[in-house]
Order: sequence, then structure tokens, then C-alpha cells
Amino acid sequence: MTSALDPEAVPDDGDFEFDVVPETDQGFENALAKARAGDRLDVADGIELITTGTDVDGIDHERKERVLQAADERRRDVVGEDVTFVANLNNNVTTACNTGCLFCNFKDTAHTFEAEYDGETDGFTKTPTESRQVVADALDMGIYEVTSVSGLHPAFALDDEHHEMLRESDWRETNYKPPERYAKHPGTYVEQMDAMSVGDVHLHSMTPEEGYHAKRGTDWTYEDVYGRLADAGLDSVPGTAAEILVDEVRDVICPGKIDTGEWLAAMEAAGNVGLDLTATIMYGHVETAAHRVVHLDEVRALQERVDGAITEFVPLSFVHQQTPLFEHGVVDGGASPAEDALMIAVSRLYLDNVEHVQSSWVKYGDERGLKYLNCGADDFMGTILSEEITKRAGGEYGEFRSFDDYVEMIRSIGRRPVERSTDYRQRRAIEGDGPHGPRLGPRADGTPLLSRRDVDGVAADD
Ligand SMILES: C[S@@+](CC[C@H](N)C(=O)[O-])C[C@H]1O[C@@H](n2cnc3c(N)ncnc32)[C@H](O)[C@@H]1O
Ligand SMILES: Nc1c(NC[C@H](O)[C@H](O)[C@H](O)CO)[nH]c(=O)[nH]c1=O
Ligand SMILES: N[C@@H](Cc1ccc(O)cc1)C(=O)O
Ligand code: SF4
Repeated sequence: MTSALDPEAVPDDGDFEFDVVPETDQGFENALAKARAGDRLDVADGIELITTGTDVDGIDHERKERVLQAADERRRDVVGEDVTFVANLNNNVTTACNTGCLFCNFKDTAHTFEAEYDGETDGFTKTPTESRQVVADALDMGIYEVTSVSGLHPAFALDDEHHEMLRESDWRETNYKPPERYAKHPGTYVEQMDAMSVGDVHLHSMTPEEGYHAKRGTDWTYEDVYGRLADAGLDSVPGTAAEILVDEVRDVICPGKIDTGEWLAAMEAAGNVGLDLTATIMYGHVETAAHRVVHLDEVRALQERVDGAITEFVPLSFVHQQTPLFEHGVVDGGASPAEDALMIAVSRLYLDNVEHVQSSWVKYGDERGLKYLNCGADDFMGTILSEEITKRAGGEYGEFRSFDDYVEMIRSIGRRPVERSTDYRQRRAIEGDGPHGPRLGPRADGTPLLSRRDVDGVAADD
């Protein structure tokens, strides 16, 4: 039988001389048989599955469907038919960042925030008091969790002791400037954690990159830093900044960022001090299919070391439109829908020790986001209420989903909508007719988030 091949779907991996390339001595059929039997996959197996076979050029649609089906069956065996989501808020504290990642358009050069800069900045910085107010309003609306990730503002330090140490440091090494230089500054990380811990809200914050920023110029360990953050109210850590966990790719897309070993060390330390973790991959730019699988291998090994602390894996498809990588012609687009589906499916099959795989409507939109719940994913993200990272990169799928949106979408594919806590330990199946609203948050009483926003006179975002 001849297969329909889609050359457009092949990762554009011809432009870089990478060492990690999709070549294996495994065959596609063997790899698929191992996946279906529930055997632990190795990197060669993963490469065969994610490419639909290194013996064919491009993606073979018939083989792809078999990989997606195997992942869907695995998902059913592991977590059943429920589709979960969380009532949450994104609160980004600052866009000031000089790290210069070439896939990112969230950042604004930090000097545009300085008091003496005579121009406008496109960015924003929230003081701890302002952050607290944003979280308090959302908590009243019924959220369970606040997710907070930010730029690496030069005046952001862990606490006052860290500020004192950084004042003595060489700024060329630490990228430190004192808070007085800025028209407005974010306070310390500890102050922000404390401010955002309103009531019993779950605080999901401090990526490994931010953890590194909070210890720069000191000989503190990541355990010290995450321990102090946990004391200030941090509950769990977002595993972004992972991008692709292979240094030859990081050297191209984010040379200013921590390397793979540092990212893993920060995550392991956060796990050691008792924090839950999530893990991500940001794919669809310059990397090869082999890099994606090596990344999954790193995450699976990390999950063993942290004894299951990773609650979910989140594939983040690169949004290319308004990014330096695209504008400078380094890439000519992001992942194709076929690559997205295979990324989700192979994540499910490879990560046999991570229970949940998220399908992100911010990245895929509703239609494809729902489709990927039928090829390995079981979680459909959260309400978020506000979104800056993807929007600034040119993403077009909005900033908010209501409970009624979720219920309608999830039922339309014949599955059961379930409100969850961040750690998935609390779950509430949503039954009956709407209007529906959150019930797990500390102040949630079932009132729809959206109507509470309307009542409060805050416009819905989409
Ligand atoms: C914008 S950073 C904010 C937190 C912190 N500065 C850091 O890098 O960890 C959070 C994550 O957003 C993701 N991201 C940024 N730009 C993106 C884009 N254009 N498409 C997809 N994901 C993107 C990356 O995975 C990045 O690690
Ligand atoms: N909380 C989650 C988000 N939030 C959206 C982010 O602001 C951002 O758009 C982005 O995802 C970074 O690449 N997005 C998710 O995909 N999953 C989440 O759990
Ligand atoms: N970094 C993204 C995406 C993300 C966050 C937390 C996660 O656990 C997973 C993904 C955000 O700001 O929300
Ligand atoms: S991804 Fe994070 S560290 Fe990199 S430029 Fe964007 S905000 Fe800064």
C-alpha cells in the first residue's frame, strides 16, 4: 500500500549541523509494537514513532494514525475518560528581561524601565501590592491557582540579603542593577510570593530560570532558594524554561539561558524541598525530531529522581509570528498539526511515569486542542483570565475560557469535564446544565468566573 506523505510536515532540520539527528537502527513496526505492549521505550523507539519511521521521508499518515491510536489507548488505561482543567489566573509580574531568547517576544529590554530613560516602555512591572490586588480579585472570582512567570528584571533578587550581596557584585556577571534605578520595581521574589499568597490560593511560580536569577552571584544551593520561596508561600514550580533540553539547541535559540544541567538541577532541588513540579517542552523551531525525544528521555529520568513530583507534562508549540527567530529568517514557521499530534502522542507513550499530558488551547486553539485529547492528552489547561506570552508572539487563541466553554467543549467529544486542583488530587466532576463555575478554589461557590467579572465591571478578554 502506498502512503500519503506530507513533506510540509517534516521538521525543518536541514539548516543546522546538529549532532543529535533522527537516525536509528530500530524499525517503526517494532517500536509501535513495544509501545502497544506497554514496554518502556528508548530514544530510538521514540524517534521511530515521532517521525512515523526513519525509513520514510516526511510523515506517513497511516502510520501516524496508528501512533495516535496507541497513545489514546494508553491514556484511557492510565487516566480513563475524564478531561480535567483548573480555575486559574496568569499573573506575570514584569516583562523586563535581558536574557534575549530568540523565540520570545514577551520580554522588553530592561533599560527602557529605568527612571532616566526618556522614552516609553512597552512593558510592565507590578509591585508586590499590585500583584496582591490582581490575585485577590481573581480569588474572589473563584480561582484555585495563580501561575506567575516573569522576565528576569535586573533588580529582582531573592530577598534583602540577596540585594546586599548583589550590590557588591560585578554587574557584568550578575546583570544586577539596584532597585533605585527603576521608575518602578518588582520588590523581591520573597515579597512577591508573600503578596501573591492571598488566602489559601495555590501559588505556581519560579521557573528554573527564575530560580537561577534568585541565586545569582551567591553560593546558595537551589534547595536554599526554593526552600525560602516555599516558606514565603510558593506551592509548586512551573517547568518552563525547559525549551529543548539539549545544549546544542539551546545554544541557538536561547544562548543566554541556563543550560540543560542547570535546569535539571533546579527542578531536582525544588522536588527535594517538597514542591510539586510540572515539565514542558517548547518545540517546533530549529530542533530535530531526535531532540524532542532526547528531551522526553531527560524528563522521564528526572521524574524518577524526584520520585514522581512532576504532575503533568505540557507540550508548548512554538508560536513564531512575532519572534526574532522568524523575523530573522532562522525559521519559516512552527510545527505542523501532524507534528503537534505526534508530539502529544509520543509524550504520552514515552513518559510512562508522568500521569497527565496537557493539551494547551493557548497554543492549539479549541478545535485542535480538543482533537489532541483523543491522541494522548487528558488535561485541557485552565481558565487563565489573562495571557501575555503567546499573545505578544502573535498567538490568536485568546486569554480566557469559562467553565461553560469547557463543559460544552469537553462534552462535545463525549468525555466528562472535571475541575481539578493544581496537583490533581482534588477533582470534581461537573454534572448537569449550566451555568457552571468553580467550586474547588478557597473562595469558589459555583458562580461562573465570567459573570463575576461582568458584575465587577471587568471586561472579558475574548
Ligand atoms: C516567557 S518565559 C517567562 C519565565 C522566565 N522568563 C523563563 O524563561 O523561565 C516562559 C516560557 O514561555 C515559553 N515561550 C516564550 N515564547 C514563546 C513562543 N513564542 N512560543 C511558545 N512558547 C513560548 C517558553 O517555553 C518560556 O520558557
Ligand atoms: N498556565 C498555562 C499556560 N499559560 C499561558 C502562558 O502565559 C503562556 O502562554 C505559555 O503557555 C508559555 O509558553 N499555558 C499553557 O500552555 N499551559 C498552562 O498550564
Ligand atoms: N510558562 C507558561 C506555561 C506554563 C505554565 C505552567 C505550567 O505548569 C505549564 C506551562 C505560563 O506562564 O503559564
Ligand atoms: S523566555 Fe524568559 S528568559 Fe527568555 S527572554 Fe523571554 S522572558 Fe526572558
